[in-house]
Amino acid sequence: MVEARIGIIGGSGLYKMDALKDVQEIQVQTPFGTPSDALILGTIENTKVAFLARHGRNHTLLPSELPFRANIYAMKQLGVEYLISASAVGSLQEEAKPLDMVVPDQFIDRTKNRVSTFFGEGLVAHIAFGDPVCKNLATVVADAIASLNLPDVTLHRGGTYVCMEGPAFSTKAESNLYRSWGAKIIGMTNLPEAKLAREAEIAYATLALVTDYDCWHPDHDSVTVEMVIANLQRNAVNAQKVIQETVRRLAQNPPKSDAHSALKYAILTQLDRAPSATLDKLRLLLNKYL
Ligand SMILES: CSC[C@H]1O[C@H](OP(=O)(O)O)[C@H](O)[C@@H]1O
Ligand SMILES: Nc1ncnc2[nH]cnc12
Repeated sequence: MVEARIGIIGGSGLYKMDALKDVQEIQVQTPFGTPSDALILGTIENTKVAFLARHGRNHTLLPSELPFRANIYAMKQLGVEYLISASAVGSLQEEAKPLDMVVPDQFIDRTKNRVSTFFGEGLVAHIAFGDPVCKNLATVVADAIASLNLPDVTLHRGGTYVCMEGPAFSTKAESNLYRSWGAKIIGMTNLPEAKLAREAEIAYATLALVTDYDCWHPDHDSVTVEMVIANLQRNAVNAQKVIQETVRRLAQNPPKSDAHSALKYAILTQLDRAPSATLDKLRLLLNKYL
C-alpha cells in the first residue's frame, strides 16, 4: 500500500517537522536493516509525507554510521517517489553565505567507508548517474524557495556538493582543493543517498542549507559545531517553510522524472539467473522488471 509519495530526510538541525499533521510513527524493517529512526507519517495540507531524521531524532549517528540502504529502502517500502533531503552544508564559495540555500545539481564523492549500492550478491546493475539529482524535482524545490522571499536568504540554483567522509571537518588544503575544482558546498551525507535513491527509482533532490564557510575563508573562523548549530536553528525554520511549499507544489503538479525508470537499462545480470535470495531481497526494486 502506498503510504506517502513524498519523502523528506531531515539532516543536522531538522529532527522533526512541526508542519506535519495527523502524525503517525512507524517502525520500519528492511532487508538492509533498521533505518536511522522511526519514520514519521503525516500530512502537509492533506498531502501524505514520510519524514525521517537522518542521524536519528537525538543525533546519535555519525555520517559514516548511517544506515543509508535501510533509509532509502524504507522510503521505497512506503511508496515514496519523490525524496527531498534537507542538509546542512559548508560553503566553498564567497557568494554562498551562511543562511543561504543551494539546490545542487552535481556531487563529488570523497567518501571512503560507505556502501552506496543495493546490488551485488549475484545481481549486477550500473545506473546512469551523470545527472545525480532529478532536475525536475530540483526545479520545484528551487521555485518554492524563490516564491517565499525569505529574509537574509539567497537562492543558488545548481552547484557541486562535495561529499566527504568526516566526521572531522576538512583541512584548509582540502577545502582549497575543492574550491579549485569549482565545488560550491560541502557536506557528509548526500551522495550515498542520491545513488541509492536512483537505484530505487526515486527522484532525489537536495535542499542544502549553508551553515558556515568551512575553513578556507580568510575572514571567517574555521567551522565548528557551535557555529553550525547557531545557524542550523534559523535554517531549520526556513527549511520547513520551503518543504511545506515544495510539498504543495508537488501535490498539484508531480513532475516526470527519469529516475522513475532508472533501472530499465541498468541491470546486466539476467534476472532468471540471479540467486533467489538476492531477488527476494531486491524484489521491491525489481518487481516491474521480473
Ligand atoms: C553538524 S555539522 C556536520 C554534519 O552536518 C551535515 O549533516 P546533514 O547532511 O545530515 O545535514 C553534514 O553532512 C554532517 O553530517
Ligand atoms: N563545513 C562543513 N563540512 C562538512 N559538512 C558540513 N556540514 C555543515 N558544515 C559543514
